[in-house]
Amino acid sequence: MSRPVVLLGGGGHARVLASMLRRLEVEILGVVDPRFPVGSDCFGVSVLGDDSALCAYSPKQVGLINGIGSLPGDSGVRERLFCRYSEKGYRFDSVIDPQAFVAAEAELMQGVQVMAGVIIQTGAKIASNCIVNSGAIVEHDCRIGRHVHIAPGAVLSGGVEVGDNVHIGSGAVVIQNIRIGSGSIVGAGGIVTRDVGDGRVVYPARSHIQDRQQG
Ligand SMILES: CC(=O)SCCNC(=O)CCNC(=O)[C@H](O)C(C)(C)COP(=O)(O)OP(=O)(O)OC[C@H]1O[C@@H](n2cnc3c(N)ncnc32)[C@H](O)[C@@H]1OP(=O)(O)O
Repeated sequence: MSRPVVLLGGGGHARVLASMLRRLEVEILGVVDPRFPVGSDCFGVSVLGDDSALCAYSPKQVGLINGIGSLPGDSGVRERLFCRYSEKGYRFDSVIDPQAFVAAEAELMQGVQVMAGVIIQTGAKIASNCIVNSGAIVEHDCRIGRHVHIAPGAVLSGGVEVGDNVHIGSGAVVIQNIRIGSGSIVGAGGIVTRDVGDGRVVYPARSHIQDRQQG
């Protein structure tokens, strides 16, 4: 990544990325986020303005970092921005935290974000615009579709296939060779032992909370 980058979004996910980019010694030209005044400070990075501010930079001058997070049921801004700016010729850089392990034989497509503590094993293929969040494990030969969020601490065992636009919740565990269909959600803490079709939600068992005195 020799050219500077512009960070899209100024929320929590962008903040983690900014911290990582600093450790990678990547120059951040600024943050694009319509919610903040031009020139204001966003976690130590100057706000350039709304999307129109990006027009000042050609796709050759800057790389883009998608700082929009992704949660089940959100409005899909992360995917829309990725598609809109890719069509205009901009490139979304992939970023790998220095504290992550990515096997040399794993394949990461454009704009994949690998956060601290992640392990991605040999033969894994991760399509564009995915987030592999802090401490997640993607085992050997997994196939992950586009715009997928593997949330913190989730574990995908060997040979798991995940469709596009899937959310794997924090701490979820998917056993080996399972297929998870496009648009599905695996709830935080879920354990998946059977294939999941398209557009399904896996609800894990609820925790039971009671007063300590009731023992
Ligand atoms: C860096 C970051 O922070 S990245 C963000 C990481 N966050 C995640 O991965 C969160 C993933 N999301 C979830 O797990 C969600 O709770 C979902 C998608 C499974 C369910 O969302 P919704 O359909 O909106 O469920 P809702 O919040 O209305 O809860 C419905 C019921 O399911 C229960 N429930 C919801 N999620 C879970 C869960 N993960 N495990 C067990 N029970 C759950 C709720 O307690 C509630 O129970 P109740 O009816 O007895 O009150």
